[in-house]
Amino acid sequence: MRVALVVDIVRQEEKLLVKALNERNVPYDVLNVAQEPLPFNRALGRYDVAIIRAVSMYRSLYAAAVLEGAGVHTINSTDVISTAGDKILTYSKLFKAGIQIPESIIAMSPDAVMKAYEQMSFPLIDKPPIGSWGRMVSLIRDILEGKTIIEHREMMGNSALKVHIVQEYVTGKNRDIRCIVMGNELLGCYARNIPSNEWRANVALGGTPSPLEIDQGLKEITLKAAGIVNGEFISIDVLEHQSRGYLINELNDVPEFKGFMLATGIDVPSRLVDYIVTRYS
Ligand SMILES: Nc1ncnc2c1ncn2[C@@H]1O[C@H](COP(=O)(O)OP(=O)(O)OP(=O)(O)O)[C@@H](O)[C@H]1O
Repeated sequence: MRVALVVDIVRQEEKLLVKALNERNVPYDVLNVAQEPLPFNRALGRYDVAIIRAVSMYRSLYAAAVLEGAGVHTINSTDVISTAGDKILTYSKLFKAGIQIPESIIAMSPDAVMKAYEQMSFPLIDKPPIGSWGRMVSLIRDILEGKTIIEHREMMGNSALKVHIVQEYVTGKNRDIRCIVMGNELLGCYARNIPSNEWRANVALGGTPSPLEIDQGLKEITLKAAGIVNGEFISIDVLEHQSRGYLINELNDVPEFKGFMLATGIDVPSRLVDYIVTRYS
């Protein structure tokens, strides 16, 4: 078998994937789409599997599309990336399937956002449908802060960033939970604890990873959420609501796993390469 590892930058995680491929003697090529063009060419069919790891959602999406065109199995697929890469499209599928999400109102103009703020009481969260690492995810305490956010978002060049997900502020245990599902298996979960000078748990913003015991409810909701979008290797961001319990905040189709490995001790790249070899060679 031959594997393509699609990247746009090589982070620690991609280095660990390369190491795991080498250790198992799996032939592979690193395709850096930030440097090399991708032709629609049947020759790409020499790869059995492509692991899609570009940080940019659009690079991941389009690289997967070109490779799928040549008959390559991509992890994840274009379908998964296009859904998980957009929080509104993700919520649509989860909500339809009866999976709990934070209460959310979608608003697509400044007037509509003002109405959405009125309908959702303060403090509330406002975030765009695309983005990562907590960027532009805003905690809004009153209408004045809300007006500032609306103004700033109207200045954005990308139309998707002018769309607002107005959402209930889910507070509970000062943490969020991140889980990884591989195939039909829940690989593990860990907690990301919110630092004292933040309200978000992103590791990039100072959130600290710690181990977490997985109960039946967490296992069920994460496997169900991954199954709904057909995620093959996907990370799931879970919030804990004081009365409603676990809510799915979002799905990530290019899972980061540094913090996960630190907190759980699970060797994600080795498990992924084993999974690919067992399933696709
Ligand atoms: N409705 C909410 N209630 C409480 N906290 C929230 C809510 N939405 C987001 N957060 C906090 O903000 C963080 C970033 O939000 P979110 O995961 O939606 O954005 P992101 O930019 O896609 O982040 P990531 O790169 O971690 O996937 C979450 O991990 C969580 O700690």
